[in-house]
Amino acid sequence: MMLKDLRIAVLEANLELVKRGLVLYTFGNASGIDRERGLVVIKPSGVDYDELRPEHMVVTDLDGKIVDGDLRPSSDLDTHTLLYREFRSIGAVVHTHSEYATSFAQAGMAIPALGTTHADYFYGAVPVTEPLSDEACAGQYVHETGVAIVKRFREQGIDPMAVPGVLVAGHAPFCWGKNPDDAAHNAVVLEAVARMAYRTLTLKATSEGVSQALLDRHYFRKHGAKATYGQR
Ligand SMILES: O=C(CO)[C@@H](O)[C@H](O)COP(=O)(O)O
Repeated sequence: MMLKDLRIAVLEANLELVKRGLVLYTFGNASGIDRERGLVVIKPSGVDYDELRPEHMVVTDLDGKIVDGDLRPSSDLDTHTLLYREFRSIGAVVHTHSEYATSFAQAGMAIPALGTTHADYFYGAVPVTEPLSDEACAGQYVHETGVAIVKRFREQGIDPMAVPGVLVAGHAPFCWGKNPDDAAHNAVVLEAVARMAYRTLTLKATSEGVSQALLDRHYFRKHGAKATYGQR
């Protein structure tokens, strides 16, 4: 079985989504990439998580062509492969329909950085894409989802490794990381900070963020590297 270790890591990331209550039934998906071989391992489409095994994972190239696997790859494959092509530093992608992050996505609202918990993981607001056009919705929706994500990060000058997640307007969140475990971890934290932001906004009815100094302190204390947000 090719890429056995990556298959197991992707399976474990998928199962973490279930364990943390981020997905129901067959919702959501996780993938990982072997950058040296240019191969992606992704969850098969529509398979119950309870039945998922490493041998069920589908291996594709970066254009989504199936290299190994008998099952259909996740219906979100084209979003995952586009993010791997455009965000060269990421090693895994996770998509969920987690409740609070999906609520922000459906409202077309970014998740503002309202506290240190957020700042520990996301260097600024978690952005939301533009709503996808009627043409995109009727056509290559999954590919256009990836296009909308990359467009948002490029136009706002956001480092994807400094903000490892996004809300797709009208849909739900995508997260990423250096490996499948990291991407799943970011998806769990994204849902937690979305829930806290929702409750904070309900209490305070304001979306002013933390000070830049607090954002810098907490983010750089954990991640060290200089990140960018909104800087050309
Ligand atoms: O976003 C969606 C559907 O809206 C998908 O992510 C499904 O939730 C999971 O599809 P498969 O990965 O099983 O094809």
